[in-house]
Formats: sequence, C-alpha cells, structure tokens
Amino acid sequence: MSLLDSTTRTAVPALSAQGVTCAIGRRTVLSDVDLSVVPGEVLGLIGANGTGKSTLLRTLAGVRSPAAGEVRVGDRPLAGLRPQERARRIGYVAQEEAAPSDLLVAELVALGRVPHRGAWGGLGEDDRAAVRRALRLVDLEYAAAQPLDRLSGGERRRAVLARGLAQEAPLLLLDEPTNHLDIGHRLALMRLIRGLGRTVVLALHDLDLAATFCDRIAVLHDGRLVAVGEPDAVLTPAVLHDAFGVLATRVTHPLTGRTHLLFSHDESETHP
Ligand SMILES: Nc1ncnc2c1ncn2[C@@H]1O[C@H](COP(=O)(O)OP(=O)(O)OP(=O)(O)O)[C@@H](O)[C@H]1O
Repeated sequence: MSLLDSTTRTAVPALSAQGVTCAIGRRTVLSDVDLSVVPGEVLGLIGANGTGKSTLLRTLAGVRSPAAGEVRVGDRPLAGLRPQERARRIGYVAQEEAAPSDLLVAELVALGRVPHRGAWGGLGEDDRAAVRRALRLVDLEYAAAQPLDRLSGGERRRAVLARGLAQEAPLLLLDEPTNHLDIGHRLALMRLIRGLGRTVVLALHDLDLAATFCDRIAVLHDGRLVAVGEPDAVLTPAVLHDAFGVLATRVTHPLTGRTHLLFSHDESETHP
C-alpha cells in the first residue's frame, strides 16, 4: 500500500519533467520523459546500466539542460531559478563525487551550507548544527575531524550524503545512495530517507530496497520511461524481464509477509 494519501497525490507536484529529452553528443540518451513527484513522495528510479538514470537525475537537478522539454520545481520552471535559489530547493548527490582528499569530513559536509550563507560567509551556529545533524543521521559523527582519504568507500559515501542532507533542501535527488554501503547502513539509510519527510527521487540498483522503501517506482529502459507506479504494480516479472532481461519470481518473506524478488537469468536456472 502506498504511504501517500489521495490528498497528497492531487497536490501541485514538487518536481516534474515534461517531455524531457537529453542528448550527449549526437546520441539521444533520454527521450520524452514525463514524470511528476508529489510533495513528500519517495520515488525510486530503476533500470539497467546506461539507461539514463543519472542523466535524468542531473537534468532534474538542473546540472544538465534538456535538449527539449522542461523541468519544473513546484509551479516554477527550473531553468528560471538562480543557482543559489535552486540549491536551496534541491539537494543533489551524484553517484561519484570527487573531493580534495585532505578535506576534513566536517568541512565537506559544511559545503552543503553554502546556499544558505554564500560561498565566503562563515559558518553560523545554525550551519554548525545542521552539519552535526547531518553527520549524526549518517552515523558518521566519529569521523568529523578526519580527512576524507582516511575513510573507507562506504564512509566516504555517507560523508557525501551528509553534505546533501546538510543542505536541508525540501527536494533531494540521490544517485545510488546505497552504493558501497554494508547491509546495515543500507537499510539504515533507506529508513532515514523514508523518515525525512522530504520529497526524494533516488536511483537504485537494489530492487528489494526500492520495493520496500519507495512510494512509487519509475523504470527507465533505453532512455524511455516504460513504467511508473506503486512497487507491486511495477515490479512484475514482465516489466523486469523487459527492463533487465532476467526472470523474476516473487516470494513472500516468512516472517514479515512482505513480497521479495528472486532473480535468475533463464529458465534452466529455475528448473535444474
Ligand atoms: N559524459 C558522457 N559522454 C558520453 N556518453 C555519456 C556520458 N554520460 C553518459 N553517457 C551515456 O549516456 C547513457 C546514459 O548514461 P547514464 O549514466 O545516465 O545511465 P545510468 O542509467 O545512470 O547508468 P548506471 O546504472 O550504469 O549508472 C549511457 O549510454 C552512457 O554511456
């Protein structure tokens, strides 16, 4: 069952894409994408490698301009927002973010406060509190004073996510936020995202996490949106076969009663 009620569903979308097409060089990598995200919704973006998830997130974040179509934040065109205004409204965490390795974790997270104080303003008490809050949320307070290059891959990922959280924007766009995280931190992060009460669009490769924590799921295939809806309606064997070329079987968790997915490549694996 969706966590959204019907009132929320009829609200002005927090973010929408209308007819969004993106080209890289001469190649069209996103074609005519229409997508609306309602306030408070957690929307998972899934699809095979190279199907355009990162390109769509970058376009929704305003980092890339569409070749055609429009992105709107609330009732305003994204292209009309000044960078600082955009950064106050949208927090974006890319799949891989390079940062100077000698930067301290707390300094990286404090970069999330730039939209609130300007690039040259010092940190105020509000900013410091937001940094501490973000570090606590990703369970990384202990590393605040460490340089980034002393962290593990998963810890670095959590530090970058904390930077996005410290921005405290109502809209969060996260590109594979669970990458590099162990299972405990993956579940904790998804629970955290779920509990933020913000509007979140996130690319995920783990379909079980998507099914468990997202209100709706959008499936990209070859740069086109091929399905959007609640997890049970979208994560069907037919859609998953078309999108990923795998056979999916739904099973019921013996303890929670939730539906989970098992995958195989072809029939011979399911009928040995
Ligand atoms: N800078 C670039 N130059 C050329 N082609 C690019 C560039 N960035 C992305 N592409 C191409 O655009 C397509 C979409 O890439 P994108 O990164 O959006 O896919 P994705 O679904 O996020 O993939 P993944 O799951 O592997 O992260 C791919 O075919 C990719 O090769």
